[in-house]
Amino acid sequence: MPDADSNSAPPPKEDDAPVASLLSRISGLSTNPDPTESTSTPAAPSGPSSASTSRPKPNTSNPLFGRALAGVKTDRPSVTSSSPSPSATPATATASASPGGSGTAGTGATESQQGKELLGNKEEKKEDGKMSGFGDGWDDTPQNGNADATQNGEQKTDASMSEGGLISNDFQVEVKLADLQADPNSALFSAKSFEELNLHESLMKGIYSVGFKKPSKIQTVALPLLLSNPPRNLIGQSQSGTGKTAAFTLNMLSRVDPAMLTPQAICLAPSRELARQIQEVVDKIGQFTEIKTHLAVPGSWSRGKRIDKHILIGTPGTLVDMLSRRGPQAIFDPKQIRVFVLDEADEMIALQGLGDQTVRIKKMLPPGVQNVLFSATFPDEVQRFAESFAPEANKLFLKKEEVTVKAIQQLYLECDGEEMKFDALSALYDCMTIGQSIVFCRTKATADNIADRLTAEGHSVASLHGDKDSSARDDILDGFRDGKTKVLITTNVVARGIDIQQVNMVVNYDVPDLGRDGGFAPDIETYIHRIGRTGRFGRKGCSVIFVHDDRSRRDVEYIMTELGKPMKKINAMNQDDLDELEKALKIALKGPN
Ligand SMILES: Nc1ncnc2c1ncn2[C@@H]1O[C@H](COP(=O)(O)OP(=O)(O)OP(=O)(O)O)[C@@H](O)[C@H]1O
Repeated sequence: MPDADSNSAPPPKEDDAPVASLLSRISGLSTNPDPTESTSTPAAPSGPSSASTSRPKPNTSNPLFGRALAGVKTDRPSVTSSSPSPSATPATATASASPGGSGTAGTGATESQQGKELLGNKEEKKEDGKMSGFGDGWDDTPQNGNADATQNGEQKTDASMSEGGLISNDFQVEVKLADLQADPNSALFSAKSFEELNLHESLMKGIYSVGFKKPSKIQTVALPLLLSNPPRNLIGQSQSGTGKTAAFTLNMLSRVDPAMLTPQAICLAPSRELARQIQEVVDKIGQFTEIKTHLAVPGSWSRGKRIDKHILIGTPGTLVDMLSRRGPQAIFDPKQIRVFVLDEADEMIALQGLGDQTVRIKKMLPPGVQNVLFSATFPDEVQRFAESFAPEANKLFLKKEEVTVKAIQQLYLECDGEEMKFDALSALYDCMTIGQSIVFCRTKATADNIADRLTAEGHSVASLHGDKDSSARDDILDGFRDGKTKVLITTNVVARGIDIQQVNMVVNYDVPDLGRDGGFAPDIETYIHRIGRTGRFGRKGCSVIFVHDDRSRRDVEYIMTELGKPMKKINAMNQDDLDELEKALKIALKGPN
């Protein structure tokens, strides 16, 4: 089993010194009169794109420069959540949840056709979201929570709690996860204890070893449905960062027979990075069982070598390759598969992308397999296809207004042209490195370009995208996960599923779009997943999307309307707005003053 635990990412190994020095420089200052000061002690280069050269003078003519962090304080007030996340009941179960339900899983002969019809009209979505005033997007009330709690429910994020994956750097706040888990309107609401979920003793040990005390709402509701017999399909939607992985992991671990040395469960994810992360979670929660996992990604298997592990976790292309070997060449016997999990299911069945492969794999599995589909997003048309993919499923869908995580402060930054976007990003660097940040770009070229330019300015960043080779991708993400790199410039390759709890800021450098096939219309689902890389399991987060022309302005308005959630507009050229940005970032990153 791998050593790393994605649920308990170790504290940043980088010296705390640069952070401490940054914090002491900005502590108590309301402004930074010297725009060059904030760049005078750059963080030690550590990322793959880091520079050790002295930092050239940046563009100080931009009003954003040197402003973003002035006035951020180092004091960490005690924060109690009094206004939890929005109602997030995943209880729109439209099928009976009775254990006696029939557990048939059809092969969906017309799936492919249906999917094409259903998925082709994404940009025709109705704008039916309601927007209230901008003030609604500026709820200063802290929404904290995290993954460990003391006996009396009090919770503290401090360095000594790093085992639970908690932030262990210099800007932690006290929080009360217990409050969130006691609130029926929170996505983390816990109606039951893990003890009441009838899990095997060895899995209970695994759960406690990763620091979970109580199940989240999706875990509480989905686990009894998943574990009931005969097995029944399940389609589950829950907000990003609410613990879907553990839900399907516990189901897989409960359903495979350790005595049978052959794959009995397959879990597919859209990226190598996510597959690796899921494997780590399964290995960690399953560490007190005899169950073993195999990562099914390119290069991880050899012809003629049968796999004797119980659970396969991988990407669809590799599974298709594996399953195409039959007879004496077979890598494993698909007839032994009992559980088929699709994480990020809406993406996995989207026929423009991975859906063809996913459907091909499903058709090679026995008809009685339990299909389990999870995602934070299920657009209407994909929902219908999911229902035919997993017939007679128990269904847990969110209402539209519940889909985004309220604890994520969403802002948009109005820039005067494309070039100002880069200056704004550069100015935000100090802010981005208080915790950790992910910057999403539309293309690999943009990601490389801005990573190079930030590096040339002396900033320490890493860039990650699909053109890098596998081991480089692994190293870059591991370095970011370990806190060695604080800013990751990337594409959609890590937009979904990646769980790094200390990420407290997401920058949408480019508005996510549906690409050429989708007429470059804004991609709401990708936006939701991108910003969901922060605000994990009750933590705070902040997202900033850049707008620089009429088109991006329209796109962001569309996203706001669709989500029914306003974002505060910040004008990069307006000093007052910049002050507000500082304030928003302070609130999002540090708690209220
Ligand atoms: N019951 C729990 N108690 C405490 N922490 C938990 C619990 N369940 C999950 N977590 C933690 O919450 C974080 C988010 O979980 P996870 O990655 O499964 O979210 P997700 O719902 O799959 O998100 P996404 O939609 O982004 O894929 C992880 O760090 C995980 O360890």
